[in-house]
Amino acid sequence: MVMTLSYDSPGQVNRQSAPDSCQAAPSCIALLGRDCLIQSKVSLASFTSYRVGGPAEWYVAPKNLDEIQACLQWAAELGLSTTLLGGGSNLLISDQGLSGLVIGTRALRHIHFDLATGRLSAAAGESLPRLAWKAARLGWQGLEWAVGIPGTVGGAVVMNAGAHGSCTADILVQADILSRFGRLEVLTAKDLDYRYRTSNLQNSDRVVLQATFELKPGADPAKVLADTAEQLQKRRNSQPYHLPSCGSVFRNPGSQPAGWLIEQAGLKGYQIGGAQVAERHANFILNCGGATATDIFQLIRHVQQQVEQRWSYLLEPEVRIIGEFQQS
Ligand SMILES: Cc1cc2nc3c(=O)[nH]c(=O)nc-3n(C[C@H](O)[C@H](O)[C@H](O)COP(=O)(O)OP(=O)(O)OC[C@H]3O[C@@H](n4cnc5c(N)ncnc54)[C@H](O)[C@@H]3O)c2cc1C
Ligand SMILES: NC(=O)C1=CN([C@@H]2O[C@H](COP(=O)(O)OP(=O)(O)OC[C@H]3O[C@@H](n4cnc5c(N)ncnc54)[C@H](OP(=O)(O)O)[C@@H]3O)[C@@H](O)[C@H]2O)C=CC1
Ligand SMILES: C=C(O[C@H]1[C@H](O)[C@@H](CO)O[C@H](OP(=O)(O)OP(=O)(O)OC[C@H]2O[C@@H](n3ccc(=O)[nH]c3=O)[C@H](O)[C@@H]2O)[C@@H]1NC(C)=O)C(=O)O
Repeated sequence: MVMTLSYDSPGQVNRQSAPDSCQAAPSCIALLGRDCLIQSKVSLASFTSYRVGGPAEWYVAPKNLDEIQACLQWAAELGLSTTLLGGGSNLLISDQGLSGLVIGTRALRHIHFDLATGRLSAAAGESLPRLAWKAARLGWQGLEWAVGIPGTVGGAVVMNAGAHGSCTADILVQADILSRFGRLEVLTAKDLDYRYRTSNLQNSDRVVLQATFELKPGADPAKVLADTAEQLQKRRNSQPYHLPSCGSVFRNPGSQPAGWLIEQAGLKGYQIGGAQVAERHANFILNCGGATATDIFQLIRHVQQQVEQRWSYLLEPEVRIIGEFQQS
């Protein structure tokens, strides 16, 4: 069924039958006056770095604040849950897919370098590595570490993405946030309660719209580009980049790195279905071809059990596991 919804005045929803207004999918919703389609049963596998996951009940990729607000209002009207999807590079989505509305952020784009303040503002959907290369080309220092992290600005703000001793919290000046009920807020790093790979945005309904980072302009671009390339090389030397993954599966405990604990438990190369503990780095689980989300989930649980048995420590997943999974 095809329907056009109008959200021109807050709180008021006009439904109109509009059989000709939407040709793009067998079942979709067009938000009236907006070039924005909410589609049903959209496969999410190609939107995640693991290349697994079932369909979204509803999926939309809004391009601006107005469209996001209309989508949130639509979901709230229907009592649907919402899930934010950035680059999908730290998500394990169930093979059964996700109910409710999945909001992909990749169409939220803009980048602004302010030479006077040394501040860089970027929309949530911008690619973090692309931003790092852009900054390097301009001779701005401070994002070199971000180059191999294949997510979005929004995902980095939520996850406190980091590498090589630096992280998002170190450079974030402010994040522009939209609450589930449509209130706009400007929050600082302090407000987000940042710690290692976490923020209080995780498990919340808030949407990151844009982030502003403080960098250091004025360096020789050739040097910043060389430093950036070196960071990428370092990473490629120790991490497996040749097959789909989510990066590190587990957060490092305070004692020993997760990769060391997993390797010492004898798990390198251990495989369930198409999912394998990487030989190059034991804290990476790879989709070696044809893995399902269930294979990856079961391997995560197996690694946790084996490490706990050997080291009396329950590894905590960094990857966000969403949707329904059967505990074995
Ligand atoms: C090869 C590889 C290497 C990696 N290396 C690193 C690394 O060195 N360091 C590191 O920290 N991480 C690393 N990662 C993990 C991942 O890239 C980061 O966590 C990244 O910041 C996730 O961003 P994303 O846009 O893909 O977020 P997603 O995976 O799409 O989402 C992550 C979480 O953020 C939420 N979210 C996303 N966007 C928004 C938004 N706009 N508003 C509100 N919530 C939102 C999602 O709902 C979800 O809960 C790696 C991953 C891979 C595949
Ligand atoms: N194992 C896995 O599951 C996955 C691994 N990856 C890896 O993660 C890393 C990040 O991937 P991705 O997010 O796709 O981004 P990439 O790093 O591949 O590229 C993002 C953008 O950065 C710019 N760029 C890239 N290389 C250079 C360079 N040498 N000099 C100047 N600019 C450059 C380009 O921007 P512009 O077009 O504006 O010039 C490019 O479009 C990559 O190393 C990729 O291989 C990615 C996805 C999944
Ligand atoms: C990839 C991610 O982030 C990465 C980030 O890229 C790198 C570089 O800064 O440092 C962290 O990895 P890491 O702690 O595993 O770093 P590495 O330098 O590869 O390994 C740490 C130590 O563990 C040992 N190690 C690692 C892998 C392994 O199979 N066996 C092993 O013994 C290494 O020898 C090294 O002494 C982040 N991971 C976490 C969970 O904090 C991510 O979060 O997704």
